[in-house]
Amino acid sequence: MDELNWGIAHRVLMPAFGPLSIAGMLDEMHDLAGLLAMNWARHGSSVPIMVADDFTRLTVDILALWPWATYRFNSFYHDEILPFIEAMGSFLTESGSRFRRPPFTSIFYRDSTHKYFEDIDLRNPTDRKEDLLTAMLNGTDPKTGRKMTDSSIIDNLITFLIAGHETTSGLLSFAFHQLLKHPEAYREAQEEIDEIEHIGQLKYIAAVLRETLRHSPTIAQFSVAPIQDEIIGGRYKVHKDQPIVVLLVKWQMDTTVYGKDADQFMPERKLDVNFDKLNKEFPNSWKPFGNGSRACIGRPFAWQEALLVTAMLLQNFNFRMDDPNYQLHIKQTLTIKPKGLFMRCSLRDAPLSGSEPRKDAHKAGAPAAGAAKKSNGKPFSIYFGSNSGTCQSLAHRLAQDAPSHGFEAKVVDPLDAAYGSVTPNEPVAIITASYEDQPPDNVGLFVNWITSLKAHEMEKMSYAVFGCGHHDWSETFHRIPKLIDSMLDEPGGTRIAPIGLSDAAKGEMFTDFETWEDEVFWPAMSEKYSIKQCAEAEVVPALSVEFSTPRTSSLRQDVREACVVDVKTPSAPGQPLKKHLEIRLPTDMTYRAGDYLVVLPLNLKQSIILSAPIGDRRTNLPINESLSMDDVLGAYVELGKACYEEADTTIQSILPGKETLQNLAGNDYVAEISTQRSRKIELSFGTFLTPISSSPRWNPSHVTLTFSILEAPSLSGTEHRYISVASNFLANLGVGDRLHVSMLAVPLPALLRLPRPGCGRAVPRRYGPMAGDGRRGRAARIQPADRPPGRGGLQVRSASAAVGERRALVRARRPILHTCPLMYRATFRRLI
Ligand code: HEM
Ligand SMILES: Cc1cc2nc3c(=O)[nH]c(=O)nc-3n(C[C@H](O)[C@H](O)[C@H](O)COP(=O)(O)O)c2cc1C
Repeated sequence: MDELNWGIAHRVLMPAFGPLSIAGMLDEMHDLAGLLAMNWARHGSSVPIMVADDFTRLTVDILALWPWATYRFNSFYHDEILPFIEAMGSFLTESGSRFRRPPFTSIFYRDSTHKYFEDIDLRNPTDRKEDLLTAMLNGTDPKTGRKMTDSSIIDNLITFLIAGHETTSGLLSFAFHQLLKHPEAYREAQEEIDEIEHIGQLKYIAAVLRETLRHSPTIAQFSVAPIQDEIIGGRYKVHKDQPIVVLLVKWQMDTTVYGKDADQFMPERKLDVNFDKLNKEFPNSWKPFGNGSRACIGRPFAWQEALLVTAMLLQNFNFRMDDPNYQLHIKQTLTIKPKGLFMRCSLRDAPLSGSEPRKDAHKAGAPAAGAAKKSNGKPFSIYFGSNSGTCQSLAHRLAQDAPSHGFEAKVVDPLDAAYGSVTPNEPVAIITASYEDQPPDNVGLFVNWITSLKAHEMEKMSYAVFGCGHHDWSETFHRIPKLIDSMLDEPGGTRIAPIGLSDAAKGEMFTDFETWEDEVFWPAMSEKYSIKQCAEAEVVPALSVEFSTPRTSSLRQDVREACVVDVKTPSAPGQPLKKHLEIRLPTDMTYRAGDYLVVLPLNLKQSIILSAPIGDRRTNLPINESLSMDDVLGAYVELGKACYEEADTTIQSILPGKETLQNLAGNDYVAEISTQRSRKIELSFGTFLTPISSSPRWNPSHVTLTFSILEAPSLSGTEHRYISVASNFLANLGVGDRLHVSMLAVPLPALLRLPRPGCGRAVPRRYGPMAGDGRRGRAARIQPADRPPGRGGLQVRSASAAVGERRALVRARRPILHTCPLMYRATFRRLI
């Protein structure tokens, strides 16, 4: 933009960026930030937040609320980023590329050029009546008395929209990344919000934002030009008007200004006094908003917005990194943003600011969406600290075992989710590792918090700790679990049970954990809370199933199920076919002469909604969604096996006994137990849906399956019909038929735990009556299909032979992963 037009535009726009105008926008900014907070609160801690995307939605919405504008983007009412914003994103990238391309090469970039102009066309989204554009059209420059030209208006509008949202959303995204990586700074920032009353008092958060902009200036470079020939620093000659690019990322990391630790994130150096001092000593050392008269006109707007949003979010939520191992990657358009950064949030105690206190307000670490709805046991919380997954998996194991001890895990969350508040009077189990003397990545905040607690502050907390470590780190062996165990004791916490510890070097972590669970933790919990442990036979269903009738609820017609009780064919042979049906109506439906009976031609498929106890990983079926029964049984559930761990108990009760089972386990690791045709097994539909699978390894590329068709008298007609459909599918397979199968790698040693002499338990309860050779095994999952199996698929041999045999397969409860963390991790990821 030339100097004259820039000057006119600058002066026309200036009043809108004055302090009064910006302050007047505080309420609207607050409302919109409230929408974002509501949105995050609604999704809860189970849904990862796409940090940069959500902040972009917010900053776009805020920008569009400029006092002159009447248009609301309402980005949070759309799942996808709005086309306008997407267009702006690709426009930005293309602008950057066009700038870098050599002149006269646009012919080679026709597609990009076409898209570039299409994106520009999208810039003015709807029928605004009075907005920023109108103001630019009518505004007059007080100095020259001139109006802005059309091309200047277009340039400014685009600059304004781009400069006004990308930058601030980038700043917010980087700031949250820094806070999550620096627990002390996070705590300090959150404490400040809890203490102050007005946004102007947010000194520390302001320092966080300044230091963020030093590390990650969202406009990473700008250019300046000398107004006369110059020699810079006594060494570099530059001519008048020669553009010089200021690379802010380097510029702001100058060690002469910031010292040897210039690359460290230290908000303290940007606290008001230090910041002023720095600006006096090195006036150009911090330039994220540009330079001179061309510097950012929107700085006060951005500053108010960023302060407000950061404060509101930290006030209402606890945050943690979705992937504690996330390494910062940059996405660059004209601005920079963190790429692939996800975080999770849970509401803090306080009601959402700007909203009424909610009756169902979650506490920190409240149950994730998808958690089991029913609560039968005494609630308790499980937190883990884990970088490579072992402690996380132990935490889920504990949750899974809880119901059979009369407890129910409300949450299974990283320990940082408990930062700042632990639900009083409810037991807490903590399972954590140590890394180089430090807490795992998702524990830093918590440890930092408890170090600051004073006497009696934890009086209402009861806890137990289990620690994983490795004796190679001899100096710091189990340091973090031990530290947490003793530190919670100091401010008055009650230790429910002595700490349990395991050494990864010995490779017995799951066994150590189970021993601690069975012999220390659960007995102590039962005693403290006077809760009786469930009898052996009382098993917890893997899934509960609710049958739903979507058509009844979605049609405004009372659709019910009637039954055909008689069919007659009154037509004589050779005449057109006639049918006479007698239909029995549902009991509370009556028919009078003249009534009109609506018959819907197709029976809609039965639907079900599955829910699972929290932390229970025995199923990978979609939870808490209405699913068509056909989809579930035809496309999601493995066929061939209808019983799993809960059914083990039932099967064992009708079989000769453990000893025989172990004998049967014999040389192969799959125990096949013949049941008689007449045996009936009580089996819930939820149990049926929990998959098992098995594959004797007689040949690496083939597998034989022996399966049973279980008769389950406890099931309703519909359930039974579906089970039969599922089972019969496999039963009716013939040579040449095709199946959908997939492979799940399971670490075999995990499956094959046999009772070891002198281990204290006759049969380790997890591993069931299996035998094996300790090599790696695979489990096949089989689903109906009309396509040939892909590479690595399984071939089913002589399945029909199995029909008459009616056998049940009994396998280990589920893959137990007690091998090295790395192997575990690879496997675990594939299993869930
Ligand atoms: C953290 C947030 C922001 C940062 C880091 C930032 C940074 C910058 C920088 C470095 C420039 C100068 C570019 C150059 O010299 O080439 C600039 C210019 C500009 N910014 Fe910002 N900006 C931010 C937020 C905003 C906001 C919220 C608005 C509008 C509401 C805005 C509107 C503008 C405009 C219109 C210009 C051009 C100014 C002119 O040429 O007179 N910026 N910004
Ligand atoms: C880089 C590294 C550092 C470790 N530092 C320690 C340590 O200081 N003290 C300790 O007891 N164990 C240490 N360990 C062992 C881990 O704590 C142990 O493997 C633990 O089971 C990991 O749990 P996780 O899989 O839940 O993260 C370290 C392991 C690694 C890979």
